[in-house]
Amino acid sequence: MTAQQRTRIYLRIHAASHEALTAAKLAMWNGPIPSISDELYISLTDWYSVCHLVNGDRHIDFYYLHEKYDIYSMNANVKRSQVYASTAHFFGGTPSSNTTPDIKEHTFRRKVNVRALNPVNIKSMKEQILKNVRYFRENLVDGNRDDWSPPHDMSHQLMLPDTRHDMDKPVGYLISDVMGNITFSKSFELQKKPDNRDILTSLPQAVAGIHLVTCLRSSHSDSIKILFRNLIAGISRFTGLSASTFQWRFAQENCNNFFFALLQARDDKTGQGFSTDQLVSEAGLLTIARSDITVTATTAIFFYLSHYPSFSSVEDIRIGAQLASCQYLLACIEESLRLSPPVDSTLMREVLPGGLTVDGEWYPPGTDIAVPHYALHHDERYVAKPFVFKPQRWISKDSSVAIDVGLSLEATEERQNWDSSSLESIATSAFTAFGVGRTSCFGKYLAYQESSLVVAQTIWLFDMRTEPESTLGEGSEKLGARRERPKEFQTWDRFVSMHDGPMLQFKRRKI
Ligand code: HEM
Repeated sequence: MTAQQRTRIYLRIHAASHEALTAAKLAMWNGPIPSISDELYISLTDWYSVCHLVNGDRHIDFYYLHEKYDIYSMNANVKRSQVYASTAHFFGGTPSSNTTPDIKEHTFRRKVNVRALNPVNIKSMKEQILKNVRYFRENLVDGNRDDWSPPHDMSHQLMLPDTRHDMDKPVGYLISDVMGNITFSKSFELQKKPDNRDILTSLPQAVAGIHLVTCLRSSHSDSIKILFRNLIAGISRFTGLSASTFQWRFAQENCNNFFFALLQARDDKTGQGFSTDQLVSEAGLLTIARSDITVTATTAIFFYLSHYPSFSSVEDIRIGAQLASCQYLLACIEESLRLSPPVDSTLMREVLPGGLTVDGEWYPPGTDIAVPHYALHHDERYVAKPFVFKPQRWISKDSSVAIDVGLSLEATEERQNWDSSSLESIATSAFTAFGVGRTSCFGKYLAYQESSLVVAQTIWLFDMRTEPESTLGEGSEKLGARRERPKEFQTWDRFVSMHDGPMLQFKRRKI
């Protein structure tokens, strides 16, 4: 049975009356919840989730729970949970396509967005992307020196206490600058100047804070805002930076960027376009707020390529029949996204009127359910040796199982419905890094272009290795239970994944 034949659901019953009791227990006790089984806690209270969110290991917990339970099926009677609406509240109230739970509103926004982000538009922006990638690669090494560069901490989000505060984070700077350029024709210039670099740490921390407090939906968001004001401080930095960029952009002539494309795009059927508020919320979503996901994806590829040395030789990666169509590079991206999905735990969905039956159990309307991506991606029933980086698993002799890089959104949605019993197709059926169905990612094509350009150009020009003394980014027993695998890029579930490292050195190749 493939994953498509099962609803990808993790059940979570919201029982507010039990929260106070559990909260009191947690306040008195500082560790894994004792005596009562995990199952009972999960079914009774939000605090089980909150506890794991604080630890950032909810994705790993889902993985272990899924070893016990088997509760999947497909095309469920659900819509986005109200958790999404609470997120919009923190960003000034206007929802974006990614935060509205309203199906009609979402359908309209998605249609307009998809028109703006189509592959033809993205291809026309390739020079703007390339100029940032060139700057990135030229600054990885010091001039034409032949020896190894100083180490670069590729992502650096200060998840680990011993992480150095003064390291650069080149992938984060690059992706944010690319998104600024192609959205507004204005780079945030993080690669060149330190001024706005703090946003790369403060915004994900704020999103993590929101994610945590929105799990406690019985609490009123305004009181939560006061209680957690430090946690969500990064949002004012983000909204401030966005506001000044919008002011700048509104004062410019129209030019080739997403903002202009969004301004022009119309719903095919109704001819309706975005209002100014909608435009601002969508463009904001596309820039810094979406950059962190692509940063995780790109950093994870660097991690896996540098930790599986047989793939770190440039010759291996570039030359040979497999690479003639760059299938191997795409397979590396796919495999990194599988192992370390940038959205690693759950995207909550609410059961619609009529209820939903899962594995013989009926769940009433209003119940929140979700798919835990990390758990699904590591489930041995769909992926053999799930913790091993093995890009070849995505290269199939069967051409109908080619890697989907988001060229056509319709094709992506269709693909969710095919069925096959080949190993690759079973793994593909369980691949949910970009979500599935009507709210799946429509930035997928752009994400593939960005990540493959950065990685391909870097490994073409440089040899790369992990700094011999560094283990940053790796699993180890010191990080706690279930984080012991050295060859697994460690992520912390903060709605989007957060991470540190890897610490890489580069040396110019003699081409
Ligand atoms: C490897 C990189 C990326 C990954 C893994 C990823 C993953 C996802 C996932 C899992 C969702 C579903 C969210 C949900 O159902 O609530 C999503 C939605 C979305 N993504 Fe991405 N994303 C990536 C890059 C991007 C980029 C570069 C952009 C924009 C330029 C983007 C724009 C969006 C938007 C606007 C949505 C909302 C779609 C909708 O509501 O219809 N993503 N993404």
